[in-house]
Amino acid sequence: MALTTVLISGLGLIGSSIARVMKQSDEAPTILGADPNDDTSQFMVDQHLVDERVTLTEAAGRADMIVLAGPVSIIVQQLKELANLPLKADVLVTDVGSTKTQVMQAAEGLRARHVAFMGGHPMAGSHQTGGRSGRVDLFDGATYFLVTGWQTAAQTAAFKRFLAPASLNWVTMSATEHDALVSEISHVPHVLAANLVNTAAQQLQHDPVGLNAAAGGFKSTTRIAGSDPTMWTAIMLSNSEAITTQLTAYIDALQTIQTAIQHRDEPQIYQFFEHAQAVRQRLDSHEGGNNK
Ligand SMILES: NC(=O)C1=CN([C@@H]2O[C@H](COP(=O)(O)OP(=O)(O)OC[C@H]3O[C@@H](n4cnc5c(N)ncnc54)[C@H](O)[C@@H]3O)[C@@H](O)[C@H]2O)C=CC1
Ligand SMILES: O=C(O)C(=O)Cc1ccc(O)cc1
Repeated sequence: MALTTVLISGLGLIGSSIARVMKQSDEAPTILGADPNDDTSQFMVDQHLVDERVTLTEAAGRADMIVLAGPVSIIVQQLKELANLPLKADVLVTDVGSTKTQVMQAAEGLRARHVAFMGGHPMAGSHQTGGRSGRVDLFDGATYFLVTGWQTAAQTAAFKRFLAPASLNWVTMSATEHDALVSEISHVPHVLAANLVNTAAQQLQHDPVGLNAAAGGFKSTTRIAGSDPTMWTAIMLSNSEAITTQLTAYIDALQTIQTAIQHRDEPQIYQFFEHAQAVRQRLDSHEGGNNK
């Protein structure tokens, strides 16, 4: 049966971009949008990206697909709430949260009711927030992680068709593998970027020139430190174990390079930068997504 009605809860950067892409798809669905933010909601309706503003509680039963796109802590709450709401028998519930173990656990109540759930996470975004910042090309060519739940193959295919205009690279893995991987490539880098800003700001607090003299390197290394603290606090709390383990490895590695610099160990210092340069150059040939 064709899926025609998608409810998106959370119309911020990611939820609004999903709406934009779905509206470009061949089977453009009717989109019901739920978000407590009046400005974002009105903007989405005015732009005809959302057909009707609703609340999740009232409208969940009308949807063929429900995409949860609020902060991870809200997604977890809403999965529990959905398990007690009247829903269509063949609805697919999915999410876009940056962590998956806690989300998959919270979805167990839906499994008990035979309501399909599939975890999801687009690996593209920005430090900006809100529906006005969303873009139709935000995800172009990016990786989109899927964590298989108890959805049917037809439901997965329907979700992929709705997002087809973004030409995504779909990658399926377990929640544990996902959380360990994104901790390494997203969550720990975020902590390091924020720490660079905080440390530099503190050490330069009495310097009249200080941070304002920073060149492009400092700015590009720390761009993500300008992200929303609510979203990142929720991510840290829901992936605390993997992030803690990996931070220990980073602290050890920092101590190793600190010792090499302190002892003026030229070969080791050179090798440190040479290795990073080679890895970083290979990454440039794999660009996907429109992170800005
Ligand atoms: N920002 C990024 O680059 C990426 C974020 N994500 C994940 O996507 C999710 C959304 O992030 P963004 O769109 O960036 O955040 P955002 O801050 O732009 O949007 C979040 C939206 O959720 C709404 N919201 C808050 N409580 C709600 C509730 N009870 N019901 C419905 N909506 C509610 C807010 O009003 C806001 O409009 C998060 O789980 C995040 O971890 C995933 C990939 C990339
Ligand atoms: O802004 C950037 O470059 C990002 O890396 C955005 C981002 C933030 C959170 C995610 O879970 C995935 C991507």
